[in-house]
Amino acid sequence: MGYQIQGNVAIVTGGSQGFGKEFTKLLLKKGAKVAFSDINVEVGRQTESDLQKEFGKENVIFVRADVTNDEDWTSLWDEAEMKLGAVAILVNNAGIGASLGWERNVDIMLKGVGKGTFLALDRMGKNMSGRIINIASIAGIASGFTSKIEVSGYTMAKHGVIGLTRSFPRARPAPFSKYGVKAYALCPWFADTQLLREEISDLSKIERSTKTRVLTVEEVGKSLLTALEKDKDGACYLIFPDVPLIDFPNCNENLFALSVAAGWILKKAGYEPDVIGWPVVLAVGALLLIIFYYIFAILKFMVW
Ligand SMILES: NC(=O)C1=CN([C@@H]2O[C@H](COP(=O)(O)OP(=O)(O)OC[C@H]3O[C@@H](n4cnc5c(N)ncnc54)[C@H](O)[C@@H]3O)[C@@H](O)[C@H]2O)C=CC1
Ligand SMILES: CCCCC/C=C\C=C\C(=O)C/C=C\C/C=C\CCCC(=O)O
Repeated sequence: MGYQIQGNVAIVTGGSQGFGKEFTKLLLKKGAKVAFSDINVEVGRQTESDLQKEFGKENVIFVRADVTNDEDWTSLWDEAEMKLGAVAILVNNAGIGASLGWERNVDIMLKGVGKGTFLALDRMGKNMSGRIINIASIAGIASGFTSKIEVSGYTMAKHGVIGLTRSFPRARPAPFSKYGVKAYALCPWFADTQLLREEISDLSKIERSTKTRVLTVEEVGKSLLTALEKDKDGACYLIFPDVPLIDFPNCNENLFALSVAAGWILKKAGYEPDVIGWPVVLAVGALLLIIFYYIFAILKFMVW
């Protein structure tokens, strides 16, 4: 059934341009009212004027707010509630390039997301309904692509956002029962926005070196609607060119279980190395698959 967009109020951070502008537009098209925020006031005001012409002044507003600032968060939320109504959707999107230093990356893209999320739990919780969509990145799931430690702040922040998002379904008391709030994350591959162009001016270099095209903002925008349609708490969707959205598994739980099983089997077999490496874990995984296959085949034979 999906989460209802029509008639709801949304906040989109970093909405002056790029993904945030596209998310704002799509939410408006689907009948939501949107308060988008940014620190770039000039571009923000221009986007506000364009969107108000298309969707009406009563449906979309721009608020200057820095996601690293608690007072800005409170006044953004207050203004959205006062002018548009109770907020039910928060898109934590604001971000900067990896080259701007690890502390700024963590302040804006991890602490900023944390500030928004905990304020949302407080405010949306009072209405017992809400959705938080965190814009992470492929760099939130995998790390060390660039082999440059200087840019790892981006990866640190995005990994943290995935950790926060995945904490939702299991948090006790369950956010859904206590607050009526779910969270999911989008993890796009490189996309053609100003953020990326400021990092790497010639995007064809990325396309050549990765043999993969960069995404368009429209492709990333569409995935927000899909995520709201699926409405799966804690889901982290990998967005990669020319494949469907991938609901990326939580490596921790699957690989954790397999690694422990490998250690247990080795111990039972009387072999206890100091550390188990991946070849051993994979070999045990394959062995378990073969065992399950034969158990299943025998059961099938016995039943029929
Ligand atoms: N472009 C790409 O290749 C990818 C981007 N992302 C993520 O998508 C999100 C949006 O980025 P893009 O649209 O690409 O970039 P963008 O540069 O077009 O838009 C980001 C917006 O965030 C705003 N912003 C920066 N610091 C802020 C702050 N402290 N408070 C409020 N607003 C602030 C900027 O002024 C800008 O308008 C970011 O979180 C980014 O990490 C994720 C994967 C790929
Ligand atoms: C070459 C870096 C690959 C990072 C993962 C792929 C795409 C992510 C794109 C973005 O999120 C936005 C653009 C720039 C991020 C740049 C570098 C991230 C550093 C990652 C690392 O080396 O660990």
